[in-house]
Amino acid sequence: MEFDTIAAISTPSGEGAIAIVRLSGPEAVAIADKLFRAPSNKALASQATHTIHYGHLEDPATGEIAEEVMVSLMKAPKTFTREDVIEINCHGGIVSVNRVLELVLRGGARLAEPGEFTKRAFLNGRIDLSQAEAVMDLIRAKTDRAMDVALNQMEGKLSKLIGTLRQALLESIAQMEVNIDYPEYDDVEEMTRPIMLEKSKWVRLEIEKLLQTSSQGKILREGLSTVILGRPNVGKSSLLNSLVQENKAIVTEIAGTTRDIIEEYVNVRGVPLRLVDTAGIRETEDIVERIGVERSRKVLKEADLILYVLNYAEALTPEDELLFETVKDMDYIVVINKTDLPQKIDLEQVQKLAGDKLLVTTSLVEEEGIDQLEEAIAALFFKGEIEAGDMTYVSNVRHIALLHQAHKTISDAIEAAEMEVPVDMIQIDVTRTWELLGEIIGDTADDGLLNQLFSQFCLGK
Ligand SMILES: Nc1nc2c(c(=O)[nH]1)N(C=O)[C@@H](CNc1ccc(C(=O)N[C@@H](CCC(=O)O)C(=O)O)cc1)CN2
Ligand SMILES: Nc1nc2c(ncn2[C@@H]2O[C@H](COP(=O)(O)OP(=O)(O)OP(=O)(O)O)[C@@H](O)[C@H]2O)c(=O)[nH]1
Ligand SMILES: [K+]
Repeated sequence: MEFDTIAAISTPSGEGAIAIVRLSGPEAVAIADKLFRAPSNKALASQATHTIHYGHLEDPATGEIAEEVMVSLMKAPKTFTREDVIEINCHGGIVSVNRVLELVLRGGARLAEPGEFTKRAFLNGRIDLSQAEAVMDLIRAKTDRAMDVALNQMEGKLSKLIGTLRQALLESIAQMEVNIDYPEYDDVEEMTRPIMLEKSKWVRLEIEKLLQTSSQGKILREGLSTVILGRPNVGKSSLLNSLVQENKAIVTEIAGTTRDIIEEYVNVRGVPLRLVDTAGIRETEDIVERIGVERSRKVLKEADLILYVLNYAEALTPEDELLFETVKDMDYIVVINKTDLPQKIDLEQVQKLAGDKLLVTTSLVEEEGIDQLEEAIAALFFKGEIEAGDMTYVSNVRHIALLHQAHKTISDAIEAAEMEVPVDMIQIDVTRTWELLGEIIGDTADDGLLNQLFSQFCLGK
């Protein structure tokens, strides 16, 4: 495929030591040569691929030196996009990097859309869609483990597995094809069903295994949305502060949503906790009123984890009991705080209300119990399995939705085969499964989907 030449700033906006303007496309080298002067006066076009060159950029309009740069020259096809790629390494000031971008745009490049470099890597066949999506996940990863999951997917582990499953389905489709073409041979039909059933059941099992990793994968990718709940003065803010102090917090701003959300992540033993709107919930003093507020209730309902804080030095109140009622169907851990003070709480009563949920006691002023709490959080969601660094996790909601659909269609096919439904009917479901799995890797994806996916990328990626 032949495209125009795109350019963008590929480093974060703001001041840095160095910034990179990247170009990709058939004119990338020619555009760079219009601007670039090396001490040797040699044109980049005459240089070997994958070399870097010191020199200056000159503004062709004025002939004046605009920047001191290092230019990386990477000629197609062994590049990130499989096209000619030029990277101009300039001084990291805002004015400097924008001046370089302006020069290359005046030189004939077009400003890239978000994700367009990665999109080209996809369209030019270097990576498939799930690998491209992993590139984005990599940027957004909040913990080492989330990063490993994304890297693993970017290297193509998921793609390879999906490819194997589709191959099995294809073989089964081919066998059914023979059957449909030669309906007069009963022995073909006798062979077809067992082959189809065996392969389909194996595919279904593999889909199930993948789906089993999805809740963990999703947590790694998106963080565990966590709400700290409890009556006034029990120590919610103190708990939040302890978690943030012990684990470096990452604050991200998600632009482009209806309102810009600020999220705070803390990395608890590899589990990214996304502390959701806790400020909002902490704002109102009257707890009953607080739960009554529609928004707070929604935040609560959408939480993956509730840290429910009680005061060790006070007897349970009706409010506390009401809160137990509110969270009863959710994943929560009871944090009984202020154990440095004399006990007034009835622990047996608490355990009765909490059922099989875990109780952890803390004294946040004395910094006690936080370790146990963190262990409880990690155990609750990962049950020790998360160490497996090279496991293939499905973490992307789009992939999960497609796997659920594929599970349904392959189950329909299996059921139909067992009920001796005519083969051409079964083939429709098997083929649909093959298509659905293909959408994960972008084999059967339409333009609208592609545009939507890549538009979520960062500029310059
Ligand atoms: N300066 C710079 N650093 C960067 C990137 C970049 O684009 N520029 N990357 C951007 O994300 C990442 C590196 N990712 C890359 C992935 C593939 C290829 C690439 O050229 N692949 C070719 C050739 C591989 C080979 O030489 O064997 C290929 O797969 O065909 C380059 C970078 C991180 N660091
Ligand atoms: N003795 C003792 N005091 C604590 C402990 N944890 C928190 N406190 C104190 O309890 C008070 C309330 O703590 P916060 O963390 O503000 O409680 P909160 O639940 O956020 O309070 P609201 O914002 O009013 O809902 C503060 O004076 C804390 O210093 C503890 O483990 N032991
Ligand atoms: K407070």
